[in-house]
Formats: sequence, C-alpha cells, structure tokens
Amino acid sequence: MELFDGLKDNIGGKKVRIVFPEPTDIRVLGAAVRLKSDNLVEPILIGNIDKIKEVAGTRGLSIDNLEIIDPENYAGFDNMVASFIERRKGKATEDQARTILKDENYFGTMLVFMDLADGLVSGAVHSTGDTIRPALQIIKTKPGVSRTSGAFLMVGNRDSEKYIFSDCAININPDAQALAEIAVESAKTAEIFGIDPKVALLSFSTKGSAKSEEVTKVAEATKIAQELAPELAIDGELQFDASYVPSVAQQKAPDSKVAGSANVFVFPEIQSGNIGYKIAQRLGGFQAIGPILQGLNRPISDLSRGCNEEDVYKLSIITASQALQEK
Ligand SMILES: CC(C)(COP(=O)(O)OP(=O)(O)OC[C@H]1O[C@@H](n2cnc3c(N)ncnc32)[C@H](O)[C@@H]1OP(=O)(O)O)[C@@H](O)C(=O)NCCC(=O)NCCS
Ligand SMILES: CC(=O)OP(=O)(O)O
Repeated sequence: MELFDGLKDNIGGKKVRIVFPEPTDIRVLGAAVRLKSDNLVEPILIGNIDKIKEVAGTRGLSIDNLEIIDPENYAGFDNMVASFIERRKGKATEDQARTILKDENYFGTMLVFMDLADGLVSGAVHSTGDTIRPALQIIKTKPGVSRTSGAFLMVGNRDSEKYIFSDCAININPDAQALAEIAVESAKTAEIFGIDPKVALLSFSTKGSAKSEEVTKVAEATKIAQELAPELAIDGELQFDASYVPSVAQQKAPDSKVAGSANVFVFPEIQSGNIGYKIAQRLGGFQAIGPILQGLNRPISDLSRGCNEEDVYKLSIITASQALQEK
C-alpha cells in the first residue's frame, strides 16, 4: 500500500477542519480544492473572498463548496480578541490584539486554539518565523515538552524507504535537554508513518572518536533521551555513516543497537538539519514532507516556501492525521 493511502483511509470522511491562511497562493488553493473533492479534509480558507475567487479563476477552480472566513468581517472577532488577550496574559493590549488578529496566521491559529478548527497549514508564502510564532505564543507545547521542533518525513523512490530528519526548522542551537526532547518527539512522529523508530543523534564523532563541546552536547543529549524514553531504541553520538551503513557501524560502533539501521536522524543544530534535508531532497531525489511541528498542543504545520501543490496536499493529510491521533 502506498504510504499516504493508509493515512487517507484514516482521515477520509472524518471532516477534519484544516485552516489555510494563504489561499491566494495557487499551490495552496489547488491543494485545498483537491483535499475537499477527495473528501479528506474540510478546508477553511482565510482571506478576502474576491481575491480568492480571482486566483481560483486563473486555474478554473471551483471554490463554491469551500468555507471562507475574512478576518475583516468575522462575526466572532470580539470573542477572539478577548480569548487572545486572556491567553497572552498581559502581553497584548486590546488595541494590539485587534491589529495582531488581522494577520491571517494569528487569526487562523486562534481558530484552532478556540476549537473552531482542528489544525493549520501555512508557510508557502510566509517565513517559518511568521508562520509558527503564533503557534508558539498561543497553542504552546504539550506537558513535558519544553521546545517544539520541526521534523521532515523523507521518502525515497521505494515507498518502504522512509526516514525522519529533525530538527530542520525551529531550534537554532538546542541544548542537550532540548535535543533529547527532540529525539523522543521524533520517534513519536516516526510512528505516525508506520516507522519502527531507531533514533540516531548525529555528530561528526562516533562514540568519542572526537572531543569537543559540540560532541559532548550530543553525547549528553543521548543519555537524557535514553532516560526519558527507556523503551525506545536511541543511540549517539554517531556519524551519519555509522548510523546508516551496517559495515561502517560494525567498525565504528559494534555494540550499538541503532548504528547501521537508524531511520530517525536527529541533527545537533538547525544548520546541519536544514542543510541536510535540502541536500537529500535536491541531490538525493528524496521527497521532503514537512516541517511537521512536534510537541505542540494542536497540529500546526509549516510548509517550505519552495513547496509545490503536492507538498501542500500531503502535509495537510499529515496535519489531519495528527489531529485525529490527538482526539
Ligand atoms: C522559531 C523562532 C521564530 C522563534 O523566535 P522568536 O519569535 O524570536 O521567539 P521568542 O524567543 O521571541 O519567543 C516567542 C514565544 O515563543 C516561545 N518559543 C520560542 N521558541 C520556542 C520553541 N522552540 N518551542 C516552544 N516555544 C518557543 C517563547 O517561549 C515565547 O513565548 P511567550 O511569548 O509566550 O513568552 C526562532 O527560533 C527562529 O527563527 N527559528 C528558525 C526558523 C527558521 O528560519 N528555520 C529555517 C527554515 S524552516
Ligand atoms: C523548512 C524551510 O527550510 O523552509 P523555507 O524553505 O521556507 O525557509
């Protein structure tokens, strides 16, 4: 069965409500129309109806059966302002809240927070910061998780060839505790896709072959992650070849249960993570689906601005799957 067929079977007909704050981007609108006609999600488009219709017209798309909410004339706006002020606990005045909530990402995130929607997909147009800041401020992390992080599902030519790469998107230089949490959350993300997680915390060193602060951080994070989730297969610090290639693992880390067969790769900081996933995508030909935000109370997903319509379609299916997983 194709990877996404199982996810589609799961969410089909369940009317999971997904907010799209960027419907005047044709990639987003095209995906929303397909998701509705495939009966996979109930899209909620945020914006001005005339502008959305104009974009739909360029591709002959029908949007008559899609829900559209314009923050400029939303009947529940006063309620939303009050809820935002309460959530931000003194960090926004009423005037500031009224201005902030005209921003489509803040508005859409509040719909999710207020349970008027189940998840949100944005970021085809907005930067990652602008897409996820509302979620960090309003949705916040689950109990026991201090930092949200961004994972990619990397899919190769064969459907069985699937891996998780993280954090490629959010935490610029996580400390050992945050890196350990990222490793544990990434294992949970792997399970959504039927991957039996074997988690490698990556470095330029394998089991003490090099000494530096950076290596110590990864070794410490490994220890913390193993304590946080003793039931999971987690190991580090490992170089990528030792984590992935059995013969190299045999030489560099012969006692490791993860080395040589890892399928969840945790990068030590965002530079290597973001560069690493884009190399696998652009040179290696892998599909990169994400970033899938991990550790938030509700599913909010951030696209890469380089995405295509298929990426929006697939990330929306994942977001809806996360929403159902939580119900
Ligand atoms: C994610 C990012 C935008 C947050 O930066 P920021 O808005 O300056 O964050 P701040 O430190 O001002 O924090 C804003 C709020 O988010 C929270 N926050 C910040 N990072 C967080 C994280 N990783 N997890 C959970 N909450 C977080 C803060 O606690 C704060 O909450 P509060 O306002 O309720 O106190 C920033 O870390 C960033 O730019 N990361 C890289 C993004 C990127 O360019 N990725 C590459 C492309 S995908
Ligand atoms: C995930 C990512 O790198 O996003 P963008 O390409 O939009 O910066």
